[in-house]
Amino acid sequence: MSQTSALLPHKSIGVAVIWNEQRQILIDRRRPGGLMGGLWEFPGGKIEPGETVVECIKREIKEELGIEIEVGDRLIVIDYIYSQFSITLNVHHCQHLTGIPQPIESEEVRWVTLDQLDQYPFPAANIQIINALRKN
Ligand SMILES: Nc1nc2c([nH]c(=O)n2[C@H]2C[C@H](O)[C@@H](COP(=O)(O)OP(=O)(O)OP(=O)(O)O)O2)c(=O)[nH]1
Ligand SMILES: [Mg+2]
Repeated sequence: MSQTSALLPHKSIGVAVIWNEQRQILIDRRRPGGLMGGLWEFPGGKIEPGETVVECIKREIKEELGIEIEVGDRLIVIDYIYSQFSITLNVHHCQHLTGIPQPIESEEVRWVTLDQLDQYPFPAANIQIINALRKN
């Protein structure tokens, strides 16, 4: 056996699929550099100690985008092993409430339709999120 996930650091992440009233979804482009630099993602970040997934998502979205959302139903939980770490993505549907999204911690943010998601390069784990969205 070469390397197992038990040897890798693990990150637990809260991830938001934020919908607006035009049924568009908010995505952001990660800053350059590192394993996933320049790829698009659904906004979110690491769950802090003592925090629930819902609390994490609300906090991260305020910090990263400067907007208020309502966190709704869970879409999917994904466990994925990258070469340098493993992650659990806890993905929830969210509704945009107020504020214009700003790229506070990213390169760029964009509202896109479900059909347009194919035009954007995402990290490998995100294929499962996009498939789940298409099934709903
Ligand atoms: N927010 C978000 N993260 C994703 C997605 N897909 C995916 O593999 N990830 C990964 C990228 C990061 O490793 C991690 C997100 O956590 P983060 O944004 O706080 O991580 P980071 O790159 O700042 O990591 P770090 O250096 O602080 O450890 O999850 C996604 O759709 N959205
Ligand atoms: Mg983040």
